[in-house]
Amino acid sequence: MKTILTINNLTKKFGPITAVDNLSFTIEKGNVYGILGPNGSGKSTTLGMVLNVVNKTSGDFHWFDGNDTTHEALKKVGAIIERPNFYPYMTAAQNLDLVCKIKNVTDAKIEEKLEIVGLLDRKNSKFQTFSLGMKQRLAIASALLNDPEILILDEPTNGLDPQGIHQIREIIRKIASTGTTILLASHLLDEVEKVCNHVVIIRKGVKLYAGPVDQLNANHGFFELRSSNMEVLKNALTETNLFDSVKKNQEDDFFTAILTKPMEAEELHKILIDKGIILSHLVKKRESLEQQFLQLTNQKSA
Ligand SMILES: Nc1ncnc2c1ncn2[C@@H]1O[C@H](COP(=O)(O)OP(=O)(O)OP(=O)(O)O)[C@@H](O)[C@H]1O
Repeated sequence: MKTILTINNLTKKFGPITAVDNLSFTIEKGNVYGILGPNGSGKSTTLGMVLNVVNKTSGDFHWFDGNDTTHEALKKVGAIIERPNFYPYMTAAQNLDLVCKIKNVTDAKIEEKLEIVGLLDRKNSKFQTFSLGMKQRLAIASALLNDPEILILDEPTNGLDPQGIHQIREIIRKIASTGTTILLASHLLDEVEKVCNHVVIIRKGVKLYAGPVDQLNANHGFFELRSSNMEVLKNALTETNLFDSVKKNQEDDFFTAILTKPMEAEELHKILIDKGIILSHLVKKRESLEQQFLQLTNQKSA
């Protein structure tokens, strides 16, 4: 698989603040990546460094096979990292025409890109008449004019109403389906879950997880169990080798046993009955992706 971007131990300090801390990950062609983290976690700074608008403090990154200078490589990248800014008195098409001249690409692409973002019928409307969602869509069209290998978006749905958010997410999916790699920064788990297939979760500049979105949720759940003899129950559960940990919180009167492989409650119930253990409480639970995300971002304090 072709690698689009490689980041190794990238670090950015602003005085005493370490905005990005030894961050490493790679972006492979054809995937949709989300950089997910709470406000101030270093997402924009990371994008700024790889786009050469923020100077790195240490570490390294390179685009594609690393043979081009970053300046050359960035010609194959489309990015929107600031609020879209076009000339208000010019139409959508005129604004894109100007971008074509600046980027030195043919204006033949203008209508095609306006079509992708659903603005072809508004090509002759002035930018100042556009809603925020339309402005954002025009910015996406503009970033696509040079047929980039990767499209980078920083919080693409910020400030939009639900319909505007839906439109942008649909457009991102459409662009991804044509094989364009996408990297988007978001503080919304829901957005990353809906749009991305890979995620890099960061908090205070530190990577907490990098991998497929579905593997983040690939846990097998856990059981809550209680019996009249908790000691015997604990030993029996441990003997099964089915669990990562069998723990009792101080405030709970039941064990929480985290599964290492799939198992239904009925199956475990039968195993325990065969061992002569009668349960007074047995519930199977599974953490939602949101709970896991919150746990991940809360548990490691810097
Ligand atoms: N130019 C700057 N000077 C000083 N500190 C900065 C600068 N830019 C960012 N920071 C700090 O670096 C940290 C990371 O900020 P960054 O904007 O990268 O986070 P973010 O995850 O993109 O957050 P948000 O979603 O709020 O934009 C924050 O503590 C921020 O205050």
